[in-house]
Amino acid sequence: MAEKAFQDYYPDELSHCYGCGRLNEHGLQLKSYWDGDETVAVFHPRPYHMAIPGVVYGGLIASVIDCHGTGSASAAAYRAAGREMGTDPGFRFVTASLRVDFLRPTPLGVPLEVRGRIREVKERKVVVAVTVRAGGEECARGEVVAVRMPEHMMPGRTTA
Ligand SMILES: CCCCCCCCCC(=O)SCCNC(=O)CCNC(=O)[C@H](O)C(C)(C)COP(=O)(O)OP(=O)(O)OC[C@H]1O[C@@H](n2cnc3c(N)ncnc32)[C@H](O)[C@@H]1OP(=O)(O)O
Repeated sequence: MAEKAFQDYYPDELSHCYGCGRLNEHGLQLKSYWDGDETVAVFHPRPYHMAIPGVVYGGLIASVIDCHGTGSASAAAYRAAGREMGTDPGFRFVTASLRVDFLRPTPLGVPLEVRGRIREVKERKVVVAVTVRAGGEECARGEVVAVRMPEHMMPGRTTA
């Protein structure tokens, strides 16, 4: 059986994210996995994910860093707790901070390898450093500060 991606453990009501929701037919549906102590996702930009001809749009790159970071944060929290992903209570994370540095133009037409390193795991916060490579060259890097999703952000909750 194929390995499940981190995002495939998210419950249905939290699976509509534009970047990683498996139920968002218009979204990127990013899939992230463990690779030893690192996390990895491969994303194939479409021709319309363009900034200028031949170059990937920076906002798309920011999106994959964002969702790889929050997915990695969830996986890291489970691993730190010695629990399997998908077990309750869930570790759900949202983005508090997203930093992206664009190091060189990212070429369109080749897959992007997105790698995360877990920098810090605290009770309510995980920090993930992320790199994006195209054709073996590092084109962008960033950092995601992910914080446990507050109760009031859960779908169906209307009060803080
Ligand atoms: C399974 C779930 C899947 C859901 C789909 C995937 C999500 C995809 C990613 C997204 O797009 S999420 C949507 C974009 N993000 C948001 O809408 C979040 C909006 N912001 C908030 O709701 C609050 O600001 C937030 C919950 C993130 C933090 O508020 P808190 O009041 O919980 O934070 P608090 O002040 O207690 O700080 C907790 C820790 O986070 C740190 N922190 C908070 N905001 C920060 C910030 N902006 N930059 C850096 N660090 C920050 C803060 O310093 C502290 O670190 P320490 O514990 O080390 O002291």
